[in-house]
Amino acid sequence: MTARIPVVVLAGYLGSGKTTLLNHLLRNDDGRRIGVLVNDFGSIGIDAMNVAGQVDVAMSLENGCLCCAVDSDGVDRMLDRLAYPGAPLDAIVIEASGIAEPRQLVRLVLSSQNPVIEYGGLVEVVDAAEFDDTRAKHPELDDHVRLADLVVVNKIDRVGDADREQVVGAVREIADGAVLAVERGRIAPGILFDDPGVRDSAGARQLSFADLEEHDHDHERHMHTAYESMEFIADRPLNPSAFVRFLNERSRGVYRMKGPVDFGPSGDDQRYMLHTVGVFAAFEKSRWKGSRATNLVLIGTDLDTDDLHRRLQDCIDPDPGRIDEMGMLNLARHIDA
Ligand SMILES: Nc1nc2c(ncn2[C@@H]2O[C@H](COP(=O)(O)OP(=O)(O)OP(=O)(O)O)[C@@H](O)[C@H]2O)c(=O)[nH]1
Repeated sequence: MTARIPVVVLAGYLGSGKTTLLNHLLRNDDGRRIGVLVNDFGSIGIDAMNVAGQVDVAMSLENGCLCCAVDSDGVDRMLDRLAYPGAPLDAIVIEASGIAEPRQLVRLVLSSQNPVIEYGGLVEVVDAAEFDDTRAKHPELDDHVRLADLVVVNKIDRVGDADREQVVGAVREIADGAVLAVERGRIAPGILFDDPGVRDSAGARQLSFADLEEHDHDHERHMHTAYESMEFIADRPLNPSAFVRFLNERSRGVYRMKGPVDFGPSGDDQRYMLHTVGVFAAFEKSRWKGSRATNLVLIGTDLDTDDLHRRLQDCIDPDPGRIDEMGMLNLARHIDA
């Protein structure tokens, strides 16, 4: 089984730093092949040109980038052109224009019939120096921040230490997802995308040395640019009802979760490959190969690892022999055919 291509929606108000962040991702792709869709209502020339600098490099197929200009109705069509079985891409980023409504783009990605993609999350970029003013002028910014799976508080260099605490604190108050404060969009790409190569193994991954180096390095330079990850392993089956409850309670700071889950006889002794981004969860069913265990990787910021561990531990089924039909029915809503 080959894993799907995550599609990340990159949104944020005019000038917040979306293109800068996108360029950072393309420059620091670590061998990931990233396709780009620019969804534009006017500033297409500027965005396309900025991205084009990278695309030239991509065209020599160092990292396989593509750049396409589309309107929002064209997103699905463009996704079909980028993402097809065997497509040479590890991830796709859709950059929304400053005035785009991110909800609409997220809806388009979630409702896409393309079998090769999966929702990769909504990233909302905010300008640290302008956050208070932008909120005052555009109250819907709070909604966008709340909706986002990752909020990037960009241009942190433009505010002093005290204001930095204040603005990051204000964002954290609103945001349910992960929050990173950065300069020039320099987020560690590992929060959004798996390592290249993981797509082919479709298993939970161990963090690579590159990830760890990146983490330490980033942590030294900017306290908040790094993401964290934790692993949860259980060799006893999980109870479906308890696990659905866990998924439904939003876990603050968690951007995504991935890995196989064992529901024992309740799950027909099948392997349920979980992929979540924010509140969106999907399972793909397959047969176990090799040893059977739940092995989840959780990736995000400021993770309360003790709490997450305890809550996941509580999902272990005390009576795995009893078939939990209701739990499996609830879970079925999230299973890809
Ligand atoms: N000081 C500072 N400037 C930044 C930072 N990030 C981006 N900029 C600058 O802010 C301006 C806007 O950045 P863009 O990346 O073009 O912003 P955008 O969100 O793509 O803009 P639109 O496409 O117009 O919505 C550019 O001049 C960037 O160089 C940062 O962290 N610090």
